[in-house]
Amino acid sequence: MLVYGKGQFFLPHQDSEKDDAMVGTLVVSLPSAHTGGELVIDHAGKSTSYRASKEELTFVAFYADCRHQVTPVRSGYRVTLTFNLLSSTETPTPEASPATELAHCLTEHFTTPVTPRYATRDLGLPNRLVYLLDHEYTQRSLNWHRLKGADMERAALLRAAAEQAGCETVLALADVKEIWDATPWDDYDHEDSPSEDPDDLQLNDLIDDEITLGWWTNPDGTDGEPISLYVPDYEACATTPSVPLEPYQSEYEGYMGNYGNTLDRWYRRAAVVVWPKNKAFAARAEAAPAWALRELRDRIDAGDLEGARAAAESLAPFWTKTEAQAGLIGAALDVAASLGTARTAAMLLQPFRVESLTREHAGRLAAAAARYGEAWMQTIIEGWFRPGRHAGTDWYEWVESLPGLCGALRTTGKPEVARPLAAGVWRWLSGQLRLWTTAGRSEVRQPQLEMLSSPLVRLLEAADDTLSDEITGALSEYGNNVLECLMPALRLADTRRPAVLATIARDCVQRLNAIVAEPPRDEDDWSIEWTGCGCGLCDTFRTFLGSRSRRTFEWPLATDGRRHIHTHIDSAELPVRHQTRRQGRPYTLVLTKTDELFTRARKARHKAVNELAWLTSAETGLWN
Ligand SMILES: O=C(O)CCC(=O)C(=O)O
Ligand SMILES: [Fe+2]
Repeated sequence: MLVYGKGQFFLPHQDSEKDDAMVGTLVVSLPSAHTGGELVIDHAGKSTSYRASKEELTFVAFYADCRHQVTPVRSGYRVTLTFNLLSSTETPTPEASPATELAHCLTEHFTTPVTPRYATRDLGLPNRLVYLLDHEYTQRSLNWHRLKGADMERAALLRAAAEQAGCETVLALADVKEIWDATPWDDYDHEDSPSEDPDDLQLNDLIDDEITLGWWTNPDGTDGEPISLYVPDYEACATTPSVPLEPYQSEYEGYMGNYGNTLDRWYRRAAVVVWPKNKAFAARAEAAPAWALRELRDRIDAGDLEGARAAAESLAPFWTKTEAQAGLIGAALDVAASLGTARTAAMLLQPFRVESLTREHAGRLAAAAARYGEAWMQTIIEGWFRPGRHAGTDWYEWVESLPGLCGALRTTGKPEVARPLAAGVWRWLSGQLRLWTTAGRSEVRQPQLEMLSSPLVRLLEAADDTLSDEITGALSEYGNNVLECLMPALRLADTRRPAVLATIARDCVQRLNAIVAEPPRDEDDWSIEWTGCGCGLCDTFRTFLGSRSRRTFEWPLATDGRRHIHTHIDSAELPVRHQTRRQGRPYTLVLTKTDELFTRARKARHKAVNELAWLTSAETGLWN
């Protein structure tokens, strides 16, 4: 290492060749602020000066026959490392074939852990390499022998290299989306009407890109299958970037708030996909889970249980991260039951959802439960009830099918498997009942509770005696609003009628009798029962509501307080009119109890009488 301080220099000289093999010198200047101190190299009557940088390394190499010098440093320090450059004496080997070189690159790719751009943690070794080709192909035209233009030679080379490197290759169809930061070229000329034509845009920076594979051929080059695979950028490469290619779709978003002008572009490109042979199963399985399950089945059937177990185990890193296709649950149950390793079987089944189960799966559920035990099955099924996802028609339709599914499980001799299914539905249903029976506004509450009536009937049809008892017991604990679910449920259950509905009918009769038996409200009784949130305002309000005689209340109250009271009146649907008299400070909230108080009580009573009549007449015919 040489450190040149102020005034120091190196006179012109030629480096002595200390070694026969020495052919030149490499000078590496370390980052250091200085002035002066230029390295001047002469060759063939020409003189070239090199300045070092204060921010980065600088490299200068020259042949041993070049005279060179370092001019005096005027300020700061110049710091260099010098190296002798030796040439190996071996006779140059003929250049390795391009395929061999490429094979080395592939091996390096597959043995170098991935460090993603914005993460500090290694992601392990890459599973594949996706090399994008330049032309577009259809599923039918995608064939090693029919590639177009430069694609043909490149793909053949990569395929040969992959073969040498112990890798498998397939051809795939890729969808590439790029998001560009873009500005109209003619911004200045037409400031009023900037062009929206994607062709007139200047592309500045590539903000993001996304590659997904949607189809690939079989490794033997025949046929192919639809797949779905997201390709991270550390597994993708191309000779030609997408920009000069023709996008099949473009969308320009003009300036929107935080986002600049962005241009989205979509391209269809073919790709060669390469993976090491020893990772072939996982590499294909991630993109094509249906294939993976078929392959596991085949290996098991061929007697290679150990192989199938190892292959299934290799799915673990990604299998549980994605939402599995509903249609695969049967095949997964089937393979899981045959594997014989409880942990791997559980991993295979984890990504599914309970809604994917139909009565056709009863036999396989029973087989899996027989193999690994009920506790194992129960854990699996509970995992299939993903919280927060039970909404929408799919879910309600599935609950409708619950009696069929549970019935089929009983027929297979595994009624225990039906239990966690029905119990899971009850967990959901009881949560819904708790939520909606305490909702104040009837126009929100009533339809919601009515919607739960059919699931309730189905659940009771599906439940065993223990669960039925639990359900009827819990139902009797809810407030009278639960009638809005129970009565429609009883009406639904005219043909298929689990015996337990008789218990529910009796509970309803009791509730309705109590409502009817309540003495009608005295004509001068204006009291309204209500509990607020416990704040001071709510206390004042409750006192007014609870009074038998007070009908109106003039309440000077600032905006926030008025809003608070409004909210309570609306959400509990109180029969109270509220007006704000905009005089003085604060304004006055004028509250008036309305006749609704009486009509509502009459209506509720009337309804109870009718329902009771229906129920008691039905009771003789239907419930006894
Ligand atoms: O410091 C330099 O840039 C050159 C040093 C040099 O010429 C030498 O070490 O022979
Ligand atoms: Fe030198």
